[in-house]
Amino acid sequence: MNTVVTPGEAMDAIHDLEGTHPGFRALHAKGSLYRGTFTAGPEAAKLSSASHLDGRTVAALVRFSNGSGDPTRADNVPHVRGMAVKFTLPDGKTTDISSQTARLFTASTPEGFVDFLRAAKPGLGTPLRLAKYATQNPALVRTLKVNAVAAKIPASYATIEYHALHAFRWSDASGGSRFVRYHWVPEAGEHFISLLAARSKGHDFLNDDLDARLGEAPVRFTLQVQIAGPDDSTVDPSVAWASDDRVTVGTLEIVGLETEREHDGDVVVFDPMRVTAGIEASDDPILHFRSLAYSESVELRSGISRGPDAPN
Ligand code: HEM
Repeated sequence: MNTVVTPGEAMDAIHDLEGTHPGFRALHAKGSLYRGTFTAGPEAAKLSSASHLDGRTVAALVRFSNGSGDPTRADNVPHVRGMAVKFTLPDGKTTDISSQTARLFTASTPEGFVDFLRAAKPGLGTPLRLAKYATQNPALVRTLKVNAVAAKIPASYATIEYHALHAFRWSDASGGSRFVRYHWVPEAGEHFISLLAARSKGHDFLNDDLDARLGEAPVRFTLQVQIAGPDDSTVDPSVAWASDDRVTVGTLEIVGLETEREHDGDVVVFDPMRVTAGIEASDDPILHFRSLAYSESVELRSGISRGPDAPN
């Protein structure tokens, strides 16, 4: 890949900003795994021949997380939240969708994101560095308004939309193809709480809330794909798409905590580049860079070098 920033430099910038927390993910360090199923609706197979989209119910592993690299970060302060989903395919392999509450990415390139991390490092010079960054990186200013939602505190992990931001090419069995972006839409609707109300909430209230909800009933999200229009960028996750052509392609049903994984050396990695036949990664450089940066993080947190056989 032709890039001037290396995954190692990205990790250094992340550690400089968020601290080093051995054994944890470099970002989205605080999170919990849940189990459930995904069932595609009839529209899915018309758009992609991927085997988890043919209408049968497949197992799903879901991780909700706080975007910070600090595993002790409280839930009741603003931050981006993550929702990563791993689908088990009928042949036993897996494919992933990694999404977050921001509606657009803050940078157009890996270099831009690493520069942003460096500029955001807290200190006396931060406001000046961020102002300089903003003048050189129009993506930050362009995305501020639309991303305001990610700075709000959700009432629950189950009451906010998550967006995968990158474009993927979906190919159907008849040879047709189109680029799509993924959106997870909560069945419960979007609900937020004020900063004042959040103060009286507990440190881990988002996990506590989800566990309480799951004690009562499954939590559901629908998967929507937004189909690219002719002028929509398939390589820049910081640019909104003009297309409002959205199709609901399936339902994720989360039923409870996953207690078996991530013990005794088991390593779970949600990698947006882990696609399957019928789905292809676009040429978005950030999408490709993420896979390399995640491998660095995985090696640091688990000692495992992913190589060609990425852990599931
Ligand atoms: C160049 C840009 C990015 C860099 C350098 C980066 C870096 C990282 C790293 C190092 C991790 C920890 C991985 C692990 O140890 O398994 C992570 C996790 C995560 N990132 Fe990113 N990221 C980037 C862009 C994005 C984007 C665009 C999204 C959303 C669309 C995203 C969503 C997530 C989520 C949801 C997780 C947590 C996954 C889990 O629960 O295991 N990231 N990121």
